Amino acid sequence: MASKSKEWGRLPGYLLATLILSTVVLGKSPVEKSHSLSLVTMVPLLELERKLIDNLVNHAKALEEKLQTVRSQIPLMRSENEKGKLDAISYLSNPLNSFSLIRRLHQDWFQWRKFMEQPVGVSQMRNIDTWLEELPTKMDLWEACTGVVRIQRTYNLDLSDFIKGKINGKQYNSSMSCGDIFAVGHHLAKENRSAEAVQWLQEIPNRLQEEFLVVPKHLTVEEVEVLKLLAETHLKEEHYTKALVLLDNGLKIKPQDSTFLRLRRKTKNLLKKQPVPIPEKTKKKEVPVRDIYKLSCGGMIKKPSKLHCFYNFTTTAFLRLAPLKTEQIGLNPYVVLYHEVLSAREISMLINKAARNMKIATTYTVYPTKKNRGRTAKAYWFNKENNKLTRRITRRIQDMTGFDLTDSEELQVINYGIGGHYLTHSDYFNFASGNYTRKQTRQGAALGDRIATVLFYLTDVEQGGATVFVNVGYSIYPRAGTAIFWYNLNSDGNGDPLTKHAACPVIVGSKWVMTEWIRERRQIFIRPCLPSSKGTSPKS
Ligand SMILES: O=C(O)CCC(=O)C(=O)O
Ligand SMILES: [Fe+2]
Repeated sequence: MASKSKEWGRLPGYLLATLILSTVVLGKSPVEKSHSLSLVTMVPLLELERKLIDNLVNHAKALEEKLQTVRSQIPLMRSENEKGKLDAISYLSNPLNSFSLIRRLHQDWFQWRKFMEQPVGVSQMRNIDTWLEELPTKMDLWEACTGVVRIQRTYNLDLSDFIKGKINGKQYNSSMSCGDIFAVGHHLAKENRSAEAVQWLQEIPNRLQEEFLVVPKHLTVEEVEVLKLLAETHLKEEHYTKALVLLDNGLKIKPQDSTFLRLRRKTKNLLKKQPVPIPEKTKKKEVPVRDIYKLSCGGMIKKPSKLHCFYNFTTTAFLRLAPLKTEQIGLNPYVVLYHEVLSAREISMLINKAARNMKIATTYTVYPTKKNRGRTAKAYWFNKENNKLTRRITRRIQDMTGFDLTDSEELQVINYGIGGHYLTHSDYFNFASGNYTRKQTRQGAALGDRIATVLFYLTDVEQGGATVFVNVGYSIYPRAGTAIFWYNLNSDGNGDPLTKHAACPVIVGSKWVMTEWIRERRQIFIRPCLPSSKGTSPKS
């Protein structure tokens, strides 16, 4: 959290002077598929699951009806049959009884056979078929697994606690089932991340027995499947003795299973070739990645001190009436946090409009290949001049920055998905650097580079989701209504590598932000290029 020790006097905040709000006309356009990249686009999935449950209820009703018919008829049939049990001839001597027996056996039991044959649930099955399109895809599951793993890895969360829903010391009312854990373990094994796969998969066996009591057979993970995958991943990790134990356990359940038999032979051979086994503990490969991104997101990098808060009265004339509550985050690079720059109403209007139109957020430098997303979020672009709300926000950005926004980019509203993040990047292009090869460069270059960024936070995030400046250790935690501002370019016009930043994975919460990237060309007289000077505050 931005330092709490910094305080303001009693002057009114910026929002007190903002103008009366106008309504935004909400448009509708199809929402792009791919669920797990934005929590908001997952909301319909909850609805869908509700429909599926109702459908299952109808199936249960149909089953109950059928069962009820059978149950109600059995006593009647049995009592008729038992009438002839003591003295069969006497019973059959009554023609009504003997006739009825013949007829029943000739006709009724064929009807019962037909009745048994009739499937229950055909219409419910058809319903499911019509909803298949809306169900999450393999890719969605892949992304969700990646997100969960990212959260656990980035923050070094204790895996067993995490599975039980205890996150950073807080117990949530949720936990992972064996099916959930197996899906993540399987995903990691497929991705050749066997050390991590082992960690996840070995959490399953102890939990399975308990789960067998409550989860129906067709939904539980089969013990043999877990043993097989765990043995395979141990083998990849060269944990031969562990693999052998698992394979033997598997063979106790399925003695003829060809995979178990083959893997066992292979393991035995490998063990023979390794006469002096290296103690498995000493060759442990799983070393936490100590990259700067992880350290920053985990809050392990020292923050700068000796900063203060102040009221900005000067960037534009309007600020004399409505100064901005400004908190310095750092001086080199210069980053400030503005408090109370968006109202709750404005935020909800922005989110409502964006939520209906989200598209996968791409980056200029990283193409969104299916399995390599440096950015896992969905976005919506607002035309700055489109309506009163966006025009008002644009004026506010002018007040915050002193810049001319005429040619600057549209406002981009972003929502992050499961473990959603944005890896370390810089917002500037450095068009002139020669490394820049994108097609749109010519048009983009005409507007100039991204001289500065304003990043609005539209929501608080319960855990995770900080914006971190990885080279200088600034961490800014999202708080609804605040915004950070920084210059991407040094005064000589070159990109400032100290502004490299990342969005840490969201752990718990739905993170919404809005960015405004300000282009350079229009600022030629506002912030002229100078040979070299850094760390100056907005035009004052
Ligand atoms: O969401 C964040 O915290 C940062 C977003 C960002 O850096 C970007 O959109 O360029
Ligand atoms: Fe950025």
